[in-house]
Amino acid sequence: MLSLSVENLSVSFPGLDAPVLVIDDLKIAAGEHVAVTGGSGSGKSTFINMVTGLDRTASGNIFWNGQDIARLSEGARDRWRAEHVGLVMQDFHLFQGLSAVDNVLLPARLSRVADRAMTDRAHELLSSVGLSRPNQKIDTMSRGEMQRVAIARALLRRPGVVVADEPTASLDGASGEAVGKLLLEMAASAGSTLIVVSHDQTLIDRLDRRLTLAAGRIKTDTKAGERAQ
Ligand SMILES: Nc1ncnc2c1ncn2[C@@H]1O[C@H](COP(=O)(O)OP(=O)(O)OP(=O)(O)O)[C@@H](O)[C@H]1O
Repeated sequence: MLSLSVENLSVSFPGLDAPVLVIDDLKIAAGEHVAVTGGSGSGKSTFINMVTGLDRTASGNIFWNGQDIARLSEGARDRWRAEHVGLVMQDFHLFQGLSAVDNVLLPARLSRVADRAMTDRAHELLSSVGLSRPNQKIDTMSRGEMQRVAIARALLRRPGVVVADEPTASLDGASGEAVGKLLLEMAASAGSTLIVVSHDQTLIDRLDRRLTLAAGRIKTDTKAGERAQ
C-alpha cells in the first residue's frame, strides 16, 4: 500500500503561457480510493503521467511512501512503476495475438520476475475476474472481458497503487458497471491505493473521495457523502 504526497508541482510545456498543472499540496492516504474528474484539457492525463512517473516534472516533488519519484532517472522511474503501479487504460493496451493469461503475465516476464507462483496467481486472478478460459485469445474477447484481463494484469504484482484512466468509458452500461465494481473489489483485496480518472458517476459514487480539476488546479476535493462546494 502506498501513500502519495505531491508538493509544489508545476508542469509546463514549451509555447504555453501558463502551466497546465499546478498542485501545491495534495495527500492521498495509503489504501484510499480516489476519483479524478474534470473537463477536457483540465489536466487529468498530465496528473496521471506525473504521479505514475510516465513523465517527469522539472518543478516539484511526488513522494510515494516518502520516495520522490520526480528525482529518479527515466530508467529508475520505469523500474519503480513496473514494481509499484498497476495501470488500467480505457483502451486496454492488450496484445491481440496472445492469450488472456499470457497478457496478464507479459509485464512480469519483461521485468524477468515471472515465476511459477506468479503464473498460478495469474490463473487465480483471471478466475476472480470471472474469466474461465485463460487460454482464450484476446482478439476473440468482448470489450468487457478485455478490461477484466487488463484488471487482472494490473493486480498481478500486488501493486501499491492501481491507476485507471477512464476504465469504463468504452464499455456499455451493464458491462461498465460490472467492471467498475470489480476494479474496486480487486484493488481492495490487494490492499492497493486506487486512483481512477472517470466521468462515470456510478463508479465515482463508489469511491472514497473525488478530486475535480479545472484549468490545471484542484477545484474541489470532496469525501464520499459530502457535497461539492
Ligand atoms: N506535450 C504537450 N505539449 C503542449 N501542451 C500539452 C502537452 N500535453 C498536454 N498539453 C496541454 O495541457 C493541458 C492539459 O492536458 P491533459 O491531457 O492533461 O488534459 P485532460 O484533462 O486529460 O483532457 P482530456 O479529458 O481531453 O483527455 C491541455 O491544454 C493540453 O493541450
